[in-house]
Amino acid sequence: MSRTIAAPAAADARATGDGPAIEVSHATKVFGRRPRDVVKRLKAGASREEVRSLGTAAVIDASFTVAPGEIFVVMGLSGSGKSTLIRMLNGLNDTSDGSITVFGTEVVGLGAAELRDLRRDRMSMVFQHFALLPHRSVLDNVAYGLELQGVGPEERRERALGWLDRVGLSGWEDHLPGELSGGMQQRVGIARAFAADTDVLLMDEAFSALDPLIRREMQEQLIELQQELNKTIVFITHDLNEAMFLGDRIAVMRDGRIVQVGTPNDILTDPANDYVAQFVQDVDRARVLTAGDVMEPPRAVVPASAGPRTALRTMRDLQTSACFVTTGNRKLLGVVRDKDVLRQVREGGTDLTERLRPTPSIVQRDQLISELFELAVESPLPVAVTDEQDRLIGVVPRVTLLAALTDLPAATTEIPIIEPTPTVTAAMITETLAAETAAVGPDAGEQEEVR
Ligand SMILES: Nc1ncnc2c1ncn2[C@@H]1O[C@H](COP(=O)(O)OP(=O)(O)OP(=O)(O)O)[C@@H](O)[C@H]1O
Repeated sequence: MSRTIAAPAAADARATGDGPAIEVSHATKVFGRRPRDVVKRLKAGASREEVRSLGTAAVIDASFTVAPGEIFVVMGLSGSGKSTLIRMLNGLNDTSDGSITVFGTEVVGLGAAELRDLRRDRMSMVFQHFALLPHRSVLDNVAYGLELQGVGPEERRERALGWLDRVGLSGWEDHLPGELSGGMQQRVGIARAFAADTDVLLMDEAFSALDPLIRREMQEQLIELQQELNKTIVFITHDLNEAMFLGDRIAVMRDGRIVQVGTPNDILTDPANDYVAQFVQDVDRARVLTAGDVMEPPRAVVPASAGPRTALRTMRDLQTSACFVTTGNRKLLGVVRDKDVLRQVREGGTDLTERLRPTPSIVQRDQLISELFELAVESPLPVAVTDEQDRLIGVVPRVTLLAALTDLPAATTEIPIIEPTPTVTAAMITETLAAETAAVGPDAGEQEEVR
């Protein structure tokens, strides 16, 4: 899944400069009567437990940045401090120590009015239990943020209707939220947040109250919207599969501290400690790893200029029935089959491209491996991975796909690539090459290879 769609002009104009959208630096939040004392004790090395009698250190010394247009996921078990952290970003919780900036503006220490402005104009929030206004229509709920921003009634209505349409709720505008299912209510919440058109969206367990099918649908819809709108999103979840699916990067929290920040692949393949490693054990790897993560160097590949004899030798030596054919600079042209090339050599043909067939399955490096299974099953050759210039950069054999899913320990990951089995025997190829060699004279190295 690629998220490289350009930011729309409006978001571009507001995202100031190249700096981070959000920068959190050594931020700590203590609930209780003596937060300053607790901060001092924590800085001196006290643990969360040791200061418990003075207050609850919900977030301790958190530091990270979120880039404009990024989906940054904060995940951790219940009580690890996720909600507190996200609420510190928009000032719903004050910050006891440290700094938080949003597009360069310091949030810590802002007054109530300034915080209201921040929440209205720069950061919308989507809550787990929807937080819709029960006595207002669906339309008015979606338009609420715009109303606060002073947008006129006509434009409000138009924009809200547009958003309801985007989230599949056209026709529901005059209903009250209570008449909608949970999934539909959360769509209203999302439409409301997007309609407010703020640079940043904060989503606190936004899909956790939904049943699994609807939840999956909403995750996919969020990615779709994000590709188009390029918002900066901070998403809280305790579900690692959700984190892995949505996050460009993930921060893992434990007992108030951030224990690792990394891409889903970093977290999966290089967990910072046993705690993170335990989390990732149950991850649905097919929805996280991409073709680029698991691909292997292509072996059965010849440049077209090498000709049919080399192609035949390659297939014989690798004991495979097909090989990829590329240009000199590795642009993938197609595949050739052993029996076709054998016939071509016997007929004295020299242009390999005459026997080319289309490559059965080609994917890009960022394709999720969950999307490769069908291709791998249908194709006799490993799935080809190409770059933007159509160059062959790797292959994904079926065994590699299976190994990636089961997360075999390092000692057993040395898996032989199983190529499609030959349809003509090695002896037939050797014989053909030898016969042709006798007729046309040996080419370089040929004698050595004919055994
Ligand atoms: N208003 C509050 N007053 C006192 N303690 C609080 C308050 N809000 C949160 N806490 C405490 O702070 C810690 C972190 O809670 P927080 O809700 O941020 O965790 P969480 O990871 O979001 O958990 P969950 O997934 O259950 O919401 C917990 O120990 C919690 O009891």
